[in-house]
Amino acid sequence: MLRVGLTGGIASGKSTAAARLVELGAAVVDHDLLAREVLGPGTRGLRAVVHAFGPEVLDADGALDRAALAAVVFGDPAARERLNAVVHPRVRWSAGEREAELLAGGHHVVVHDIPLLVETGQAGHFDVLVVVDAPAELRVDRLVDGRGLTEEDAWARIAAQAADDERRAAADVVLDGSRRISDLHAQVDELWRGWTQHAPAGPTAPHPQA
Ligand SMILES: CC(C)(COP(=O)(O)OP(=O)(O)OC[C@H]1O[C@@H](n2cnc3c(N)ncnc32)[C@H](O)[C@@H]1O)[C@@H](O)C(=O)NCCC(=O)NCCS
Ligand SMILES: Nc1ncnc2c1ncn2[C@@H]1O[C@H](COP(=O)(O)OP(=O)(O)OP(=O)(O)O)[C@@H](O)[C@H]1O
Repeated sequence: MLRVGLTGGIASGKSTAAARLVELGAAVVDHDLLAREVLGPGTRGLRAVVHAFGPEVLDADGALDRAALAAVVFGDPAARERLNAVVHPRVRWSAGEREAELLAGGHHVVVHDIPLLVETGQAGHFDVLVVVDAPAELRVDRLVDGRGLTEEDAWARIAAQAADDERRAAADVVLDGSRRISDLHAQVDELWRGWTQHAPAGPTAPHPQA
């Protein structure tokens, strides 16, 4: 069994690397997705967020208005701490459950895709820590062009995360997310070969694609 932590600053290419790992046969636990689930309609997490931030962070259907909450928390470290205190323990619990299911299902390589892995003190929790790295200016361009954030909002999210050298210092492996996607795929493929050369990856692992 190999437990891998995968992280990187926003828009570094972390989810792109995770998607490639899935193609190769890894089981991936996506902590961004779990964070959405624990704030889903009718959850205790969502009730706790409304208690902390007021009904202004709900949309007309009573679901979380993500843009409204983002506008509050990325401009205010104390507010962000309050949100993190609601979301992070719930995500950690869900991730533990999900990992147990995957291991029981016969997966040998479980990758946790965690945006705030270093920030939340989880760097020592994995057998291997992989960091996807790309310059902040390039990541801002991706956020503005690809996700419609303003430049100011993009920099605010970057400022809410660990510095790039802090993440690199914690890494066992650094992948370069600043070149072409095919190049990032090639780096992931090589990593995967190293992990699975002598051991099976999981019950349904397909053959790596050329
Ligand atoms: C504030 C929210 C509602 C904004 O939602 P939105 O759809 O705009 O963004 P999304 O969830 O897709 O996150 C995109 C990226 O923003 C960054 N980000 C998200 N939350 C945080 C945070 N608390 N601190 C720093 N960066 C963050 C991450 O790089 C993440 O990959 C949402 O991000 C949220 O609930 N955040 C708190 C949970 C969290 O910390 N998630 C990330 C790790 S589990
Ligand atoms: N090597 C690359 N070259 C060009 N574009 C890339 C590369 N890697 C990722 N991208 C693009 O950059 C954007 C962000 O990539 P991705 O979603 O993988 O980042 P992320 O680190 O998971 O971001 P987040 O922290 O928001 O989850 C996407 O639109 C993706 O297609």
